[in-house]
Amino acid sequence: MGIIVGCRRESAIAPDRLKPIARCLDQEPLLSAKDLELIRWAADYYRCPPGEAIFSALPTRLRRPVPSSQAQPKGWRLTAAGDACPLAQLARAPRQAATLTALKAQPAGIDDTSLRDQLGDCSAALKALATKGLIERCQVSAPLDRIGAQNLGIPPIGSPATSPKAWPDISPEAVPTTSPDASPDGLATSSLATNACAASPDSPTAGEPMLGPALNSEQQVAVEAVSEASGFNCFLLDGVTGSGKTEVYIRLIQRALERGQQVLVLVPEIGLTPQLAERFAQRIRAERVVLHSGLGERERETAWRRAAHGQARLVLGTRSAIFTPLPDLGLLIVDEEHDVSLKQQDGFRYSARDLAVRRAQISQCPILLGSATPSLETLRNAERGRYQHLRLRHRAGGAQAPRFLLADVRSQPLVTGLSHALLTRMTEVIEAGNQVLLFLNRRGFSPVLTCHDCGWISVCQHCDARMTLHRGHSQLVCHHCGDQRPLPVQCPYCESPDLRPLGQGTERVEDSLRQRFPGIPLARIDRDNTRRKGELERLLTAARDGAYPILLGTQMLAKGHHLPGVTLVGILDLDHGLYGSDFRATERMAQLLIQVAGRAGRAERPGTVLVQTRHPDHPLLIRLLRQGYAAFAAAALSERAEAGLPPFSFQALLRADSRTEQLALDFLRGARTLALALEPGPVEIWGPAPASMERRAGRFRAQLLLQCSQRGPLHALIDRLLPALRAQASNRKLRWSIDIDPQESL
Ligand SMILES: Nc1ncnc2c1ncn2[C@@H]1O[C@H](COP(=O)(O)OP(=O)(O)OP(=O)(O)O)[C@@H](O)[C@H]1O
Ligand SMILES: [Zn+2]
Repeated sequence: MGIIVGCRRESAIAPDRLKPIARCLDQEPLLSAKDLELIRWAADYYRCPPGEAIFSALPTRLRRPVPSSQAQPKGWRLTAAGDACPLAQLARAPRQAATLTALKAQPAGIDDTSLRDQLGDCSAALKALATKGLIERCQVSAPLDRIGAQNLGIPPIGSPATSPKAWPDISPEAVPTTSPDASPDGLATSSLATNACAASPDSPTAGEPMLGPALNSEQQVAVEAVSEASGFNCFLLDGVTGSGKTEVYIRLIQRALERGQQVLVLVPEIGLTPQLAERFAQRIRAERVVLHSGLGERERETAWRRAAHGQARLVLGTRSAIFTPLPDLGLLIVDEEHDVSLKQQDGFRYSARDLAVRRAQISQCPILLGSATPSLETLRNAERGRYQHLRLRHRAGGAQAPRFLLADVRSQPLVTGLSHALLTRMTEVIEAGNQVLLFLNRRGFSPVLTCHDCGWISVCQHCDARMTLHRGHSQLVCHHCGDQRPLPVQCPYCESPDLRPLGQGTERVEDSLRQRFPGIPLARIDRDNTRRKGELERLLTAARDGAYPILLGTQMLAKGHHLPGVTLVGILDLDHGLYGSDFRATERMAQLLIQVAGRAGRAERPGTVLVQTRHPDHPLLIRLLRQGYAAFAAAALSERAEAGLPPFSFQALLRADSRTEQLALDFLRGARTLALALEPGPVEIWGPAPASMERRAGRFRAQLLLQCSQRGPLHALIDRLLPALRAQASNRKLRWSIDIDPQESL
């Protein structure tokens, strides 16, 4: 299967190497010219082959030829190819006929899902067809007339209520509202919607405002600033945890929808979608869809198509939703914009946040990046005046900022990692009927198993890492390569039966808490026990309703959740973040700490955050806790400026891995030599050096860092370097890739 992106009458490629187009799979282009522009830009910027980039922008089902009976082995998908494209015209000509025939035929018998969807929601379908210039008035009204209103659930176009507007500027308002399925704003709440987030049939009528809490003045300023923006404008919504950023999003979404625009909201993790989707559902009536990897393939395709056809007006999704075609896109929102999960870490290594900014530019619409802990990149952009900095300095609704306590745990007795100070406070909070949230970013029972007699430790055979003991499954698991081994009954080295877990993960802390607080309901929330579909949602809802006095979890529990009953947050261990090898380690640590802490005291009861540490005098920690994230970030930025690190420079990381250390290093040494020969100018070349985890899944990993204070020379060098490397790296035992604007160097 291939993708048609353009046409030429002549080609430099030998005719026998050119493949004929056997069949065109799509009746209309899947992507608009703007969608294609974004994907091609991304492919170009992140150095991903354009074909791979386009495929990864499509739902999985559309990446395959249609598996129906009439499917032929080969076919082509059509993307926007521009009007000048003769192929597109060819493809369109039969399409018009096909569509019209289909419209004349019985809707249920149509095999094409998109068309069926369109028929289910004719107002949007007609609009979509008309805006694409694929149909004219006379051509459509006739067959529609003949099908009759009843069959399609909408009145015929020619009925008296229809304004006699000429195609193609038929707007949804032109469709009469007598139909049970069409709402006054023309955004049909189609019964065909399969996505969990489709507007419920009993939603109140669209158009009238729904009541929320009145906005406070800071929120008001933010809402006004963004809604007054015309054309492309980037805003940073820098609001402390619980300051009501979500409320600002909702108001802006409502306004955009009222203007007839579509809105795209990106969040870093699936776990954040249910809560946000629910808040949107309570306040926003237009059809909404959710797009994330947890959906079934068919569900995903349906949601994607509804967005692409303009039926879904609000799309909430994770990273890859950035590529969803949205013909009427008028606003983009990226929540938790600092989150590293917005960057794809393999294959097509794009940053969904950065692409969102680019997309807003292409669509000439505003974009809002929201966070309580903005990334240093974004803060720098705000500092330079490229982004408008909007601040929410106070918690909304009279909630107070949480109070921080540092617990020095050096030489203190710890009960499975919990200090006496923490346990005492927990008891008080639970007795007062409030909730405690304990944060430990390590799942499993213990991070390592050791032999008490000979000192053997459970290392992974394939990685430079230890295997984590998972008691639930009686296994040792490597969190890096996924290797699993049954729990040994004796030491594999000296055969001693005295094997002991060392350190604690969430399973072990859970055990200990159940003993310490018998009969008190406790929810552990981490990746291991939320694998079942819907489980995370269930736990979070129950947690929010106060069902569990004790909540224990990893970062899944840390971000974005509104848990009004939590008055104490205990942070068990974040010390490694103070001394991580990546230059972003402290930034990540600070963000995580502030986000977790932000779960405390979000309602009327004030919150306390107790941070256990072995480094109570660490200046970063002190600044962060005493002066807050903004002060921390300002200091971190000036350190970065001094060291010439991002955001004061731009980086690209050339990674290589192979079965032997030599091969990867040799390749990168060669790359370095090549780069130097290409006159890198101001671009600095660092390495090659082994990755900080040198061996992973049996492969040796090394990297070469390219860095420059300006983007231009860096990218110019990469442009010259990559073709040379491709020509050279014919060795199939070696894998290599380039990561533009890398976020992690592990
Ligand atoms: N103007 C307001 N007046 C009263 N309550 C408000 C107002 N705005 C928001 N709230 C409430 O404050 C609480 C916190 O708001 P919200 O969850 O939107 O904060 P947030 O900034 O998105 O938080 P976080 O970054 O921690 O996820 C919610 O219960 C919300 O309904
Ligand atoms: Zn491993």
